[in-house]
Amino acid sequence: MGVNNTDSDKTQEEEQQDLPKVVLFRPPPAFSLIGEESFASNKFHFLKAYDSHLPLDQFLSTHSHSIKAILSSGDPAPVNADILQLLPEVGVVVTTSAGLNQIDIPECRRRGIKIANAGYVYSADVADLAVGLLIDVLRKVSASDRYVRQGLWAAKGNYPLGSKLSGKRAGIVGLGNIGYEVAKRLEAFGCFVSYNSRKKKPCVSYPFYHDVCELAANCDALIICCGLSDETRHMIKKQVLSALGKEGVIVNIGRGAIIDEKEMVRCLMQGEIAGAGLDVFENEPNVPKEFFAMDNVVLSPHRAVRTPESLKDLSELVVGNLEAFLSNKPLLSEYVDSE
Ligand SMILES: O=CC(=O)O
Repeated sequence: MGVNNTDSDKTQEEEQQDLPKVVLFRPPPAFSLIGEESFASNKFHFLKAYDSHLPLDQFLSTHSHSIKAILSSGDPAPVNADILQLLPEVGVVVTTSAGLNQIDIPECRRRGIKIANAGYVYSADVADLAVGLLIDVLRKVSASDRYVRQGLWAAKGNYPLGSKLSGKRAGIVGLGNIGYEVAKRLEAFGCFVSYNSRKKKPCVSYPFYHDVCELAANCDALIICCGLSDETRHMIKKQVLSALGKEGVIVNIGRGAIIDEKEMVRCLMQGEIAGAGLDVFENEPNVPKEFFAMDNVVLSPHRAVRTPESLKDLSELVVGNLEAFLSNKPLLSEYVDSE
């Protein structure tokens, strides 16, 4: 006599197989940092392309009709036209990153695919680190820490003085969520904030510079807070660094390639700018070795967005976005082009 497999007889694994699939091309760093279980849901099932022995295109073709969403976790796994073409049922790309430079946005728009990013969850952490890097560069915190540890205080006397944050002219490049949080913090520290953005923001009274070179010429610290796009790649080039000048410092918590890194190294080596605080680099995790010998440069391994607190908020947002999409509800942090 045959046995009818009713729904209640299904194993948990079989039940999961019936759920809509969300494909992942690489493990999001947040999985190992706060545990994959924080991203679990009974509304969808993660399909991990990186666990398969099949080449990616073959893997995607095999599952193409059950994959409804992509969970992207930034470089180096692009969501491009070739990938999207293999996944006709995908209606949303949810990303664990604040930056969207790994996603072919025009191709998503062309296919009617929605995009949800990390929204505001990282803004405070990134802004805190931007200010931390700036204070460190100006007041030589890391450099004097090294000096004390090496026993040089007792052997050689005092370390050279740093420079005051309050009263500095801070130029924010990119006044989105993160840039705005940086601006608020620096204002509270007594800095004079001005900014450059694609458009002047009606909601703030900070002076606006349409030209980033002009902004650099009128500030002591340039803080790079924008995303990477064709428009912003190497936007901070020789002319901008020269305009920032010998006393100027730069902080980058956006993306490495927004600055022409070779040119920045040259300017730092020749004293054409005074210092840098960098969380992002052009060819991560490789960092130009010239930086290692520079006491006026503070280096951070692309950690600005990551605290356990923000990652917990991220997991709720990611699951919320995917569940909303699968229930035909509005996304919680939909990316809209005019932002
Ligand atoms: O840099 C990190 C991110 O974009 O989330």
